[in-house]
Amino acid sequence: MSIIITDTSPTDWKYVSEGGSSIVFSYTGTASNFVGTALRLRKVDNILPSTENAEEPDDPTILFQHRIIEKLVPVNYLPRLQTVETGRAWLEQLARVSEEKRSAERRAKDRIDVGKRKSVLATDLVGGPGFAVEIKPKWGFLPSPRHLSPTSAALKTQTCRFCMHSHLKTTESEDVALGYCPLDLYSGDKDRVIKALHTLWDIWIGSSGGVNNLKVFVEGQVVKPTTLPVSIRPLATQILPHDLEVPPSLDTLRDAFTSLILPLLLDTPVLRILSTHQRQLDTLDIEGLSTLWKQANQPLGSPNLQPPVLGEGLAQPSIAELEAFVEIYLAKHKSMDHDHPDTANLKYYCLAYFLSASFKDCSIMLRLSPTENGWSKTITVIDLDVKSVERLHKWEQLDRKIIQNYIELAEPSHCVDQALVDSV
Ligand SMILES: O=P(O)(O)O[C@@H]1[C@@H](OP(=O)(O)O)[C@H](OP(=O)(O)O)[C@H](O)[C@H](OP(=O)(O)O)[C@H]1OP(=O)(O)O
Ligand SMILES: Nc1ncnc2c1ncn2[C@@H]1O[C@H](COP(=O)(O)OP(=O)(O)OP(=O)(O)O)[C@@H](O)[C@H]1O
Repeated sequence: MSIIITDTSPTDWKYVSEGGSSIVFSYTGTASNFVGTALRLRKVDNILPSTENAEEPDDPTILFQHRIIEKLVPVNYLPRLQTVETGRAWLEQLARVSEEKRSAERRAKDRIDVGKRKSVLATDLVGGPGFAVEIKPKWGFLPSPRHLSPTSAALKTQTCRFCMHSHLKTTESEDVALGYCPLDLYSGDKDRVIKALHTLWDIWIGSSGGVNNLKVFVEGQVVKPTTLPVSIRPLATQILPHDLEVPPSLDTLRDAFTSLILPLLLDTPVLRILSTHQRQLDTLDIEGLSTLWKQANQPLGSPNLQPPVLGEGLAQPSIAELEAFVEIYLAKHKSMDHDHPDTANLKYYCLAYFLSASFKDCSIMLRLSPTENGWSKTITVIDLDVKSVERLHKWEQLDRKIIQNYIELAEPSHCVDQALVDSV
């Protein structure tokens, strides 16, 4: 059952943040149905018209979370998601009052899709007292060399996908988290997690919050840092003693920030759950998947005919198909012979890779609310969205490009996958 939002005033919804496809608002009014909630709206490219769909289904994220993700991630680490009914006039007013909060780059690119009649109401993970830290951890494993070409095996078993991709992005002049290695964050090792947090912090400051691997919110507002400590005063007032006389240095702030969130990251099973699914679902690597695809699609008796590109003709999986996949994944994945994948299981491996992409691209939100004795701390996984199956070919091409670019580097990074170290 959906609830109706148009009785609330759009001015009670405050802009929080946005990604490539969604924009999020936090409720600041008093209607009891909405206190503690955030509204996640879809955006549309400025060159396209708004949606016109009389028979609009619920946002796919909702079914995807309820029927797929909740079987793979315990619900206490997921936001509550619910369909909410919106209306064009209400959304237009919200868009008008919130437009000035959006960056010029975002505004030039896209806008709220005011034609949508249904949106997502979620647990608000940033509003209220205290602060929240959002980390986009990305890929947390090194692949098995089993299905890799000799050249890429030498690289991919030494340097993680994120570090190689960051290198490619710097050559393309993109702002990236260069120096941050996800394998440190996922390691479970105190010193390495500190290293990851310090690097993310330095990049956060150095990029004025422009790199998406770390975001900080204080009482619902995003903190925009500069190299001047005063820019992060809202965070400083949360994490440092109030009677501190001298303005704290950036290093003092970084250390206080790290020591507050470190125990949460070391104690939680969430990072392990994410990296385990990423690794298991991507068991062949995109190279192995591509080889299996070619074997399965090579027209019989025509070895010279080119098979279709990876994923071509594969329909976007329905929720029922994904549900059936997850049942097999949970029951049989560990006992399957992934070293010798059967072409009969091509669809299984395509769906697995497709699902791994959601786990590689989600974020975690750490929420710290003050209590009488310290802090109450929670961790929630957000942005576990359905990907488009059409991306399979894009991921294959991107993988090649990353390797071709990285191969030219004289001193590759050495990334350590702690789960592999612990398994020997
Ligand atoms: O390809 P990647 O690893 O750069 O991931 C993309 C993300 O880039 P980043 O995390 O900045 O590296 C990218 O993030 P941004 O838009 O850069 O914030 C998206 O999350 C994209 O997924 P989608 O197109 O929104 O479904 C992501 O694309 P997919 O790979 O998940 O298709
Ligand atoms: N439940 C929530 N409560 C508070 N803030 C949230 C919530 N969900 C998302 N946000 C904020 O809104 C931002 C955009 O949301 P989200 O990541 O879901 O968008 P997206 O367009 O799917 O992102 P991406 O381009 O990374 O795929 C997040 O990065 C986070 O800062």
